[in-house]
Amino acid sequence: MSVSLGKALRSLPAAVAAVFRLAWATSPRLTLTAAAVHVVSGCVTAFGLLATADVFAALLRDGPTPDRLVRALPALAVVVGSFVVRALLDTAVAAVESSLRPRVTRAANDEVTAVLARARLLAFEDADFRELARQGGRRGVRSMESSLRYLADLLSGGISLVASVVTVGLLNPWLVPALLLAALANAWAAAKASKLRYEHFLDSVTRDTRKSVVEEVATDRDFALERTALTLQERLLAEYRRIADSLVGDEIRMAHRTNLVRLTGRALAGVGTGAAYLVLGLLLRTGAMELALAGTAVLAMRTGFSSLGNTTRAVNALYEDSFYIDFYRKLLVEGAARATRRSAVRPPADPAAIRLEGVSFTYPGGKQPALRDVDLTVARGEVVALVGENGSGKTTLGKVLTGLYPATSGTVRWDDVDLAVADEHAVHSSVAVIAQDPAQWPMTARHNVLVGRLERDDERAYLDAVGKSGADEVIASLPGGPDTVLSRRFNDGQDLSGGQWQRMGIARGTYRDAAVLVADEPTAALDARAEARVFEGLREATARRTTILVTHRLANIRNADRIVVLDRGRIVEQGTHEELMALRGHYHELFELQAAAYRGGLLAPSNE
Ligand SMILES: Nc1ncnc2c1ncn2[C@@H]1O[C@H](COP(=O)(O)OP(=O)(O)OP(=O)(O)O)[C@@H](O)[C@H]1O
Repeated sequence: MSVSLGKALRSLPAAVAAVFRLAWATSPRLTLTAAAVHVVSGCVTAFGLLATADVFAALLRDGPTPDRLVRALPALAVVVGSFVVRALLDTAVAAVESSLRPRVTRAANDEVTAVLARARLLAFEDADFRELARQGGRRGVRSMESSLRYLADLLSGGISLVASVVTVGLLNPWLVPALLLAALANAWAAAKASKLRYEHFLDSVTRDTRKSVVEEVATDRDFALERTALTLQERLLAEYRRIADSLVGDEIRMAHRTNLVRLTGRALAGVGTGAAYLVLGLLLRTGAMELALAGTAVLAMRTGFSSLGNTTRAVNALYEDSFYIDFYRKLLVEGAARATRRSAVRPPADPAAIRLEGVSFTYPGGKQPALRDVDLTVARGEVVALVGENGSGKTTLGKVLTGLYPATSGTVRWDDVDLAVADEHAVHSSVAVIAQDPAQWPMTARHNVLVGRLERDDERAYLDAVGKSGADEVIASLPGGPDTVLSRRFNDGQDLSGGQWQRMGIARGTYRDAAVLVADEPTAALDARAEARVFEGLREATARRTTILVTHRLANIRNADRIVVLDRGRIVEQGTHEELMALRGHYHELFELQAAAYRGGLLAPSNE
């Protein structure tokens, strides 16, 4: 992949600005102090260099040695003084930076965490956003931290370089062009190396993602069972190594090319250095410059070259960081655009009707809409069951109805409030979701239920929720009862089975006691006895709530007020069980298939 030098270099100033902005926001005082100390330190270097010229001049003048030494003493004192001041300033720089850097890192981490914590649910369905969060999050923050150090190096190196050039220029202007030639050669090499690195970065970023995905699949606990049972370990390892090898190969090639560029740069810089010494020789020979001043010029040029090296190194390192800082900046912008909406438009806490008109929904990056032109009204207290084949859009519809996903087109209204402009926090406060695969909160069993509504502190409601969901049996079986931590990441933590987690999820959803309840396959992992108990509990709870029930077990929804049948994102039938059976359509077919399976057994020999 080839990019222009301009494009390759453009990310640097923006990254520097981002680091500076954050440092400034964190502590203007420390940022100013750091910058000031660096500037003063550079000036002291220049001052020291000029004083050195005076020392040489005094020492090389005619007269007895003791006299010359005495005459050189004041200038010598200035040189020594400048060293002392420089050492003190270096200590001050270290002190200021060690206070500033952790603060900047914390602020950068805070920004990323806040943006991700506040992002809408749909943002996490977007692969691009997730990748941005991966690259711009942890790595971005790390780059912000390290670039602060490189920025300081760049500042002090740059000032010291300018100081040397100015000193040399003051001694004799003819030396400056030669010094600038060396500087330009170095700058060219740095820019060219940056371009190569940028191209390598663009070229490897997708493979890098693939490598981390394969690494996750090859090492993560979630895949451990199938990885072992499917004997995929060696295959995954081989794939991981294949991608890693190709990345390493590219990296080595890039490093060789960069080294070649650097060598060219150094050769050119060497020409500049040689030219500087040649000019110096000529100046001495023609008597245009005194020996004393030539000594200082050599010192200044050496300081200049070493500052040049430091500055180039800092620019290169900063440049590398700037890729991830760029992701970090984009993550903040994208994250802010996807933040959960706060608005003055308050939805009703318990809507009399939820009305969908011409609603379509397409997932980010999706080619086909998951919902197409859906019209549906759900009245307060109604129990609506969503049925249909896998992928027909049931889960998606549940999320759109409750404002968890925004409709791509069409409107969703709670009474007369359009959810597209309503305060999303307020909408979600009126919703309880019992997910098929509930979150496994890494907290105590009791808190896994109470987190359903933290502001509620109601022991009777807690006991009611764990009782209706069967979570009471789970909790009773735990070694520490309700105080057992449900996470293997803690020493005394405990994991649960799929069905046990599901019971905890149902208890949490019940405890939330929201006006609108979405239960998405709430009992898929439950044993028959637990399922019967949950439906008994749900029947009681749903008497007061608007309920959307997604399920494949059609026997459980015979009593639903309404059954809505979805097929490829469209509503194809709706009515009561009896109405839909009489229709002998889609629902009838699905119901009969299940009934037949129960009657004859799915594995019964076919009559055909
Ligand atoms: N996160 C996602 N990103 C992209 N497409 C998705 C995502 N989730 C679901 N889909 C697609 O949207 C469509 C509807 O999915 P949905 O989960 O709503 O179906 P469902 O009826 O609940 O299925 P199931 O019975 O299997 O749970 C499917 O075609 C699916 O592939």
